[in-house]
Amino acid sequence: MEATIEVSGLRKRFGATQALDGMSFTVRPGQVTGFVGPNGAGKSTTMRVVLGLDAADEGSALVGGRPYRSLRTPLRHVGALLDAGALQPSRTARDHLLWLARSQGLGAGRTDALLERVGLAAAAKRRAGGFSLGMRQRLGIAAALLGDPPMLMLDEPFNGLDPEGIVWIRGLLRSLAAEGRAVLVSSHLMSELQDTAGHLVVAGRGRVVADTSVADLIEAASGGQVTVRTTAREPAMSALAGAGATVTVTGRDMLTVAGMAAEHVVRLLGDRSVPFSEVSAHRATLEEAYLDLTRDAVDFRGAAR
Ligand SMILES: Nc1ncnc2c1ncn2[C@@H]1O[C@H](COP(=O)(O)OP(=O)(O)OP(=O)(O)O)[C@@H](O)[C@H]1O
Repeated sequence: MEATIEVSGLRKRFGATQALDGMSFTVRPGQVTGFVGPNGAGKSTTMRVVLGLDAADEGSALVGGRPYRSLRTPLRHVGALLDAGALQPSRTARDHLLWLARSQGLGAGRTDALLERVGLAAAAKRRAGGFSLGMRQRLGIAAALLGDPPMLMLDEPFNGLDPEGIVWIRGLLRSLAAEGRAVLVSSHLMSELQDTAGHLVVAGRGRVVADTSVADLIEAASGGQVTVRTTAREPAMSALAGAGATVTVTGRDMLTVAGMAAEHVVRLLGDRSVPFSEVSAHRATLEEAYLDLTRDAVDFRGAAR
């Protein structure tokens, strides 16, 4: 069974709200796929449909080529974290995992190693009811890993984590993908996925707005612009414009150049003996690239002031 999660043409309406409007994408093994989009874009609903918790009006959702509900031991195939609050508060962290393992016919052998992996070994005997949100997220991730599944779906796993926790989960997600798993992670904060996701599915209004590698997205949003810092503004402008570039003055000693690669700018200025102290290609951040894409797909935007 290939470890892919495939969502195809999902439509789902809640009363007057079209929550999913043709959502289609594939999550492939061996990389972290970020599932991003503004509030209400349909990310959680998609995950719930994949797990058979909500029924779609149309379309299909397959895990490893099969509907989730047809799996006899689902936790061995797909690990999911949807709602970290879904815990029996009087159970200890360890008992929670043991109970889950037993109810799913899984061995108890991995429990302690998993508590260790998610940084909860010292809290194993504490009741989950007293856990902070960040600790609940960690326990939820341990539960998702209980069946050593080749596919993982985590809804907003960064919620409630402190900066150290965010760095930790990024590393965990990368290592789970490096082990060959398909990892789908939703977030509405793009910065959380920087240096983590290799691929992005961007949702807006119930459908996919972009399905792209992170490298391609950043490349496209960077717009091929080059910044030049020079005390010889006029000679630089005439050399660059003469060679076909579009040049804009952006500061006392700064130019922005479009239509010419940074290497070419360096060579040209060098050949003409025009002094410069900096030539750098503008690289968009993931956040900038994302905002570019979703500008038209935001349902809930703060009122302009
Ligand atoms: N059970 C439900 N009943 C009614 N409306 C719902 C229900 N679940 C989701 N919706 C609506 O469907 C739309 C999609 O919601 P969903 O939670 O899937 O979005 P999301 O992308 O996960 O958003 P967020 O980033 O805020 O979690 C929203 O308009 C939401 O209000």
